[in-house]
Amino acid sequence: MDQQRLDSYQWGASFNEHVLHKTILVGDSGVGKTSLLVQFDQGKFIPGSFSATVGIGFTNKVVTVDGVRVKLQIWDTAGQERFRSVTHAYYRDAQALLLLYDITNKSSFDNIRAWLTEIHEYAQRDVVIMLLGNKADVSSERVIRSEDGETLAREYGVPFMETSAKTGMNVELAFLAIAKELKYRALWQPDGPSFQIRDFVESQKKRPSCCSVL
Ligand SMILES: Nc1nc2c(ncn2[C@@H]2O[C@H](COP(=O)(O)OP(=O)(O)OP(=O)(O)O)[C@@H](O)[C@H]2O)c(=O)[nH]1
Repeated sequence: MDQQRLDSYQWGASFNEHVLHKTILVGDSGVGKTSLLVQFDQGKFIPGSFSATVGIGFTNKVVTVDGVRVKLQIWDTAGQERFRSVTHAYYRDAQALLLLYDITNKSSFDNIRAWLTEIHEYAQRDVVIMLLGNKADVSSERVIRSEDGETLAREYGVPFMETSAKTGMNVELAFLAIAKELKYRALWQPDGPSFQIRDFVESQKKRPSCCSVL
């Protein structure tokens, strides 16, 4: 790998679109988008009353992938219908989208198809999409089986995992997988090793230490 290209990617000005990867969290209101981002950014979960996101905001985060700094700008959107037209405007520049449902809420899962339709309408054709079934810690209230998430993800050709913003289960893995894919695309070279995000996610999910709920 050309060192100059690597340095510019890692340390280059943040306004350069090739080094700052815009990633957006989407999904119904209450599925846990804000909580997932807080867990990833600050390693904590704030339980208690739910206050819906109004509009949109972002957090910058550097993820180290195989020794290389990958800069993510993660946008947390409001899931409520009334903010939809605002969030659509942000899809266009997104390089990655994390699409969440809540495993204890059937309608949030049923709405995933509508979210994917919107994403295909407003986002770039090659946007990286990952499906996440959140709140995996609440097993007593589960209504969506893990297999149902897998099947839906396979149908759309996107990677899938269950997460818990409460315990932190798979939260880092989700962002790491996205960062790896974006780095791979940004620094792609014809003779370099290939990377498939779905294969990476599947291999990590199979690791015994990967998916235990704490
Ligand atoms: N048990 C559990 N509760 C969660 C989890 N993620 C979020 N919650 C709770 O679910 C509620 C909604 O979480 P938010 O993160 O605000 O949801 P959101 O998707 O950002 O909602 P909007 O901002 O309206 O789009 C809050 O009460 C959270 O504490 C999780 O993984 N496990």
